[in-house]
Amino acid sequence: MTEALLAVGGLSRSFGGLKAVQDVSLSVKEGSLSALIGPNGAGKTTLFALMSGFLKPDAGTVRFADQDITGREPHRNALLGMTRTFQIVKPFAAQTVRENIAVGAHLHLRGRREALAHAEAIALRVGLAPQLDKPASDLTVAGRKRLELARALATRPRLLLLDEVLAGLNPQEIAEMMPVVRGIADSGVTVLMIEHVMQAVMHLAEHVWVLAQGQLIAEGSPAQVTSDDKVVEAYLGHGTAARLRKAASGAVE
Ligand SMILES: Nc1ncnc2c1ncn2[C@@H]1O[C@H](COP(=O)(O)OP(=O)(O)OP(=O)(O)O)[C@@H](O)[C@H]1O
Repeated sequence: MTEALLAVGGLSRSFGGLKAVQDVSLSVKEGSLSALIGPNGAGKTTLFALMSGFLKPDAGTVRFADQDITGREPHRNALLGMTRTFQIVKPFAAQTVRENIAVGAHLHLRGRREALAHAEAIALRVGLAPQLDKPASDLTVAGRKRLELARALATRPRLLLLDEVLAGLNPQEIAEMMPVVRGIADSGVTVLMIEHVMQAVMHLAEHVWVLAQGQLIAEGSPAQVTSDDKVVEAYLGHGTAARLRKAASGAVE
């Protein structure tokens, strides 16, 4: 059986009276590509922040790569191999794409030349090679999303937490980005993605967790969770759920 690379147990966090994450337990298998879905405000980003050390939990534990990392700072977790991306992408606008990616590479590489060379290799993986020497401010939204992915990849993660890398992209850009995410997972990086684009969840994820009002309400394969009544009520709605099931079964409308 494949070992869990990340395991959280009984994780909770409140903001004042708001229970943003309540008693969440889940484990992410090494080598898997899985998804965390749920309505706006469900607690998904808060859960990522608790996993990666950007927030401290009120209760519960986080284990990563066989170590208890509960409450440990993000940069120490990154050194251990856990890196997250952010929903709002903020590159260093005046610097080139290459220099931006090298920022991530500096986690493990001291030398500037080495980091810049590593940046070039990463750019190839995410389709940014033609833009390497352009300022990051020249990138489109889709390009910035790729850059965010590249900066995270440059830290050489074992686990990549992707926070809505497809948000704000048009259907064609989504279709172009999906193989990039798949390619990252195929290269051996474990991926957990927060995603609202259900088409991507259905095509990419082997396992899905569903969060609503801070609590896990379902988990399973994409087909299982999209036919779960609780998920349909809390998140998808009947129309979307029916369309997803139809698409998954290959039926022609
Ligand atoms: N730093 C904070 N201080 C106070 N409340 C917060 C803070 N961060 C998140 N919240 C609240 O916690 C709840 C969960 O927010 P979170 O961003 O984790 O949800 P989400 O599932 O990621 O939503 P979305 O899909 O819209 O990104 C929301 O009600 C949010 O307003």
